[in-house]
Amino acid sequence: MPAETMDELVSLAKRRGFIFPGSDLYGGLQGTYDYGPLGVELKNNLKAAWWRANVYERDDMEGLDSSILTHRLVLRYSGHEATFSDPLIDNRISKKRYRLDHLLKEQKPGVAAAVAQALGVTEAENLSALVAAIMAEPERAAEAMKAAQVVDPADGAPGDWTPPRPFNMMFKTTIGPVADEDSYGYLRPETAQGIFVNFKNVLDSTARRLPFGIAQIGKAFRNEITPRNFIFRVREFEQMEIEFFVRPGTDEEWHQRWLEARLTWWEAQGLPRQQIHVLDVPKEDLAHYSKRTFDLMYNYPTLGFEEIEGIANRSDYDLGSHTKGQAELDLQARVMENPDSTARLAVQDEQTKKWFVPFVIEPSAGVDRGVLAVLSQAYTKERLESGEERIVLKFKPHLAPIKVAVIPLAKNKEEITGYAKDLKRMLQGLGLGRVLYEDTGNIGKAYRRHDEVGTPFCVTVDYDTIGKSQDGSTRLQDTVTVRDRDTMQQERVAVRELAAYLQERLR
Ligand SMILES: Nc1ncnc2c1ncn2[C@@H]1O[C@H](COP(=O)(O)OP(=O)(O)OP(=O)(O)O)[C@@H](O)[C@H]1O
Repeated sequence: MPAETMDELVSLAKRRGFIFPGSDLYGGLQGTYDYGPLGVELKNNLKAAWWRANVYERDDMEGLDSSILTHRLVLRYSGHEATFSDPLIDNRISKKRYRLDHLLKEQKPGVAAAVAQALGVTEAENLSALVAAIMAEPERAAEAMKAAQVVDPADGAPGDWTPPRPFNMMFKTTIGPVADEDSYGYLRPETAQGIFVNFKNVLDSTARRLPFGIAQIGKAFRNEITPRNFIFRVREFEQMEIEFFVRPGTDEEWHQRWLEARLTWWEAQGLPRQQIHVLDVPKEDLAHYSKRTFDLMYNYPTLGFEEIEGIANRSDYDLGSHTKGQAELDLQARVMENPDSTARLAVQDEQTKKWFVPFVIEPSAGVDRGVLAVLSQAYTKERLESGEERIVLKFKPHLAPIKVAVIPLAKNKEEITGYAKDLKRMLQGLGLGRVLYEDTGNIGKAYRRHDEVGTPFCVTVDYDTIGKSQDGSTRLQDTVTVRDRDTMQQERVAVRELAAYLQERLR
């Protein structure tokens, strides 16, 4: 059974070194988190699994790592300068700021409906329609919100609300030694734009033909108005994005194929299908570039079903926005006129010789939301026969931060510790991932600790291993005890068979 509350996860994550609040020593920096010794392994393993499945195991993909600092024109023509904003509202009394839709969601039943009624919105339960109506008449809406007694979640008292306004979420920064009007750029708010502006570079350097995709994993930055829910909504996060380029007309079929592929992949990371709802995003909620979007909503503890990945059919909007010669390309999407681009982002039809702009299918997943989901799904509380409670993280083996712990039964006996250290080195050389030499505390405590961090196997080196069994025999020489995390069963395995034994089970 997965974790029941977010608090359980936050506490385990900190206690065992998965995730710490960012800049903790100085009181924390809101919306940032640091991945500790085990968190970095888990996150790297998740990213490696994604890269393996989406780049190495397919024949129609290439990888990319584009820069985080981004030219302002990239984010102007992508539409981010004009539209990448959330509605922000202030309470004059408490001086607290909120994202308008989050604020409305947190009100008691009937409150949002009263605001809707005052503004003439008929579908009161349609939050996006209500937000759109509020943003269209911010002054009147502020009055309506005061009249409806919209409360401040911080203190539960009715607020004195300012007219809401759009707040651009991009981090702007100066680039170079002179901080003048023209020397600014942005930290990218998504990795996708780096892919679009490299479309021609990749095409020319790899001789790819449609359909093909470009995959990228990397940091993205968004100045979220209210970062919250642990690593679910943060200001600095990582994305795993694919931009898959297809011929117009085949886009709907590819969209479905990617939906299936992505659900299958999440399942292979340990998230059962029934824990993920596919939301076919209603037309009125679609982003301006989207023809259709499926949101994969994972059932997070405390939060319920929330987005872990979006899979959008972005039409020819992106390449169409960044291409030169837009007028000759018969674009289907509505784009901003672009006199600055220096390259034609189009392909030529082999038969008709006509140039056209590919459509894009974009599966865009959050690494941090993925880590949170995998952690939550793996979290298991068990009652043992002894009555004791055991917490165990039942990660899929390929995701486990530590694959094997090698434990010497006696830590002051050179023969045993030396044997265990050699064994650790041998196992580390197999390329399974992290293998840990562990000689802290007694064996029972070591097992418990490794259960709690999800180590699939503990290997114990004892007197039998070094040929000094109590009964005087050397029958068990060069064998070790292997303990399985999930079953807690222990098995005696010959050291010469250990590599194959573990490789088979950790695959
Ligand atoms: N602030 C954030 N913190 C952590 N992950 C994020 C954040 N914003 C987006 N992501 C991740 O990036 C993915 C793709 O980004 P996208 O722009 O589609 O998100 P979004 O629709 O803006 O998310 P939301 O509606 O939750 O703000 C999301 O599915 C999510 O996994």
